[in-house]
Amino acid sequence: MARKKIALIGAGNIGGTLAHLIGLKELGDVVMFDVFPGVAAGKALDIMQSGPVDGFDSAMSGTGDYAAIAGADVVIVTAGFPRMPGMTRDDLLTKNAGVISQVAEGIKTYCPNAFVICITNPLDVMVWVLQQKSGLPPERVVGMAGVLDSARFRLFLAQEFNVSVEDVTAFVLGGHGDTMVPLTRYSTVAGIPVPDLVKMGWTTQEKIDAIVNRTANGGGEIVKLLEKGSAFYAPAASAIAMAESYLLDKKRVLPCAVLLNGEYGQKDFYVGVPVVIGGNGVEKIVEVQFTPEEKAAFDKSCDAVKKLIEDFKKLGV
Ligand SMILES: NC(=O)c1ccc[n+]([C@@H]2O[C@H](COP(=O)([O-])OP(=O)(O)OC[C@H]3O[C@@H](n4cnc5c(N)ncnc54)[C@H](O)[C@@H]3O)[C@@H](O)[C@H]2O)c1
Ligand SMILES: O=C(O)C[C@H](O)C(=O)O
Repeated sequence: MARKKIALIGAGNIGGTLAHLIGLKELGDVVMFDVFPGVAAGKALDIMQSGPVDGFDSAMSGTGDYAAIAGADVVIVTAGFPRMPGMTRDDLLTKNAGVISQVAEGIKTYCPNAFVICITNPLDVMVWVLQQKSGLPPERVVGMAGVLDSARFRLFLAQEFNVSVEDVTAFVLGGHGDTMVPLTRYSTVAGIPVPDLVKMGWTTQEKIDAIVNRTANGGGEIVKLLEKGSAFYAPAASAIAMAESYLLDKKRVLPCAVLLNGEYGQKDFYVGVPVVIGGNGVEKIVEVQFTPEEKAAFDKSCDAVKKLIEDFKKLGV
């Protein structure tokens, strides 16, 4: 059986890390596309040369020609610009909207049967633009953000409780911006919900509130430290978890940005909710029960995404 073909649109910090992880995990062969084809080709060759050391045979190439992504099984999109200190993700809308429109055209022409994961910010609007302009079915176009935000939440909780990250589950829902919704009630240590752990005296509500706040600002914390660019190791690992669930039909339950069609009382835009990802793409949207406060926070986050879609429409891209 031929190896799977994975196209990476954007060969920057996340693109390069994705290619390396795909090799190490032997998920398939990689084609990297970038407006700087030399960078894409150079990274592809460099990573392929680590294959003999690490024991993987993935073929890797870099290109500036969309025709090279023809027939890809999975496409992961990171093309565009990252934010710099002092910027919000929403400030990237104008520049990245044009980039994503070009990418949508490339995917539509050369690999309309692919499973597509968008990472480019502002995430919820960019993945919506990608789906609308490529015309691919919504169950095969998803946005990566919730897995990353939830991983940050899990890490901070594991550090607070001094337990393994493996025993911490967490969900961050809503849009990937300042209004994201870390759901404490649905976050657990070995199945014990965080509010119960507070009642048991293992931590305090103040400490949990501080963790929730740090999670919601997790991207900005890294942007400030790096000074030029944004996080890339954890974002790449998060997208790989989604790609793996599709390629291996694992049916993992992951928070992803998907097109809502009445679920959660919302429709016609992308936002982060728990979904099952398997060989058919998004196989189920999981509707968790919200308290009135959680519902208000989720709706506020949806309103922020919808407003940015209106801003996008005014651009006329
Ligand atoms: N969704 C998330 O959770 C999340 C997490 C981290 C970063 N991001 C976003 O991902 C994007 C990429 O981040 P990065 O750190 O890899 O940035 P980067 O600058 O390192 O890489 C981006 C790459 O895109 C390329 N590019 C620009 N215009 C292009 C075009 N029209 N066609 C093809 N390639 C093009 C650039 O040449 C560059 O190599 C940013 O928008 C960033 O904000 C999102
Ligand atoms: O913060 C950013 O700009 C990048 C990304 O969205 C993140 O959360 O790390």
